[in-house]
Amino acid sequence: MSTIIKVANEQEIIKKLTSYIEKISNDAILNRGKFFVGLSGGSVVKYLCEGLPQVDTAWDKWVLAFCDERVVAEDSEDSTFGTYNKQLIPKIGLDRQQFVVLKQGLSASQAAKDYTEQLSKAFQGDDFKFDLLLLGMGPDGHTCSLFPSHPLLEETTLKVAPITDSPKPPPERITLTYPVINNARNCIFAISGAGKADMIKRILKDKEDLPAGRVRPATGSVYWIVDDAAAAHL
Ligand SMILES: O=C(O)[C@H](O)[C@@H](O)[C@H](O)[C@H](O)COP(=O)(O)O
Repeated sequence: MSTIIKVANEQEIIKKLTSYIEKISNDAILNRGKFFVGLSGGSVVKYLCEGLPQVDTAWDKWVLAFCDERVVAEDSEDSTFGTYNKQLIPKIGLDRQQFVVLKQGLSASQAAKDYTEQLSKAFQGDDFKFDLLLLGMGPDGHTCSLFPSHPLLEETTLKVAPITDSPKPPPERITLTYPVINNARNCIFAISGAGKADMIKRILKDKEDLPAGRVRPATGSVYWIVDDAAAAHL
């Protein structure tokens, strides 16, 4: 099921996002004892670093992985985990061990294989059923590191895939693929700004086949939290 939630501006996106995360996380913890969440980079980092400290939850029950991650050193400003490690972890009671982190010193292909093994351990099995994936969308309609017309859009075997030609720098990344994304219980897009308005229209109104639009969890929900600027053409 797909739901569009329009809010006035970025601050309202953060508030709405935070309230959904609190509800979904506490429901997961109540029913299954843990909360498995996938984090994205880009603007989502800013929203979560500002919003998550407001969430009333049992932080020790959280398992945090990445919808995609750049194959760079953790202290690189391009590292998504590195940014959360600096800007979020100190603000809330999370421990580094709760994060499923890209292994350093590997090629993108090796890192994707290792990350798959790490997720198998975290999920204690190969189902990789996330409670929530927190997603952004680029102006070209990409999400995670799944870009328009890229062969990875058709990947159905690998659960975590390498990419070495990302059109959005840096070029080397690992990314969840649609079999995992569309197995999630909930996916939330948080999107703001006029720069995304055309793409939001093409995906949500014109139903064009673009990567973010392929996020359609088989039995889960997808929420599009968009501000007025991004929703201008809906
Ligand atoms: O690591 C990444 O690059 C992100 O995971 C990526 O998928 C991001 O979510 C989109 O590029 C949107 O980024 P913005 O919100 O900054 O436009």
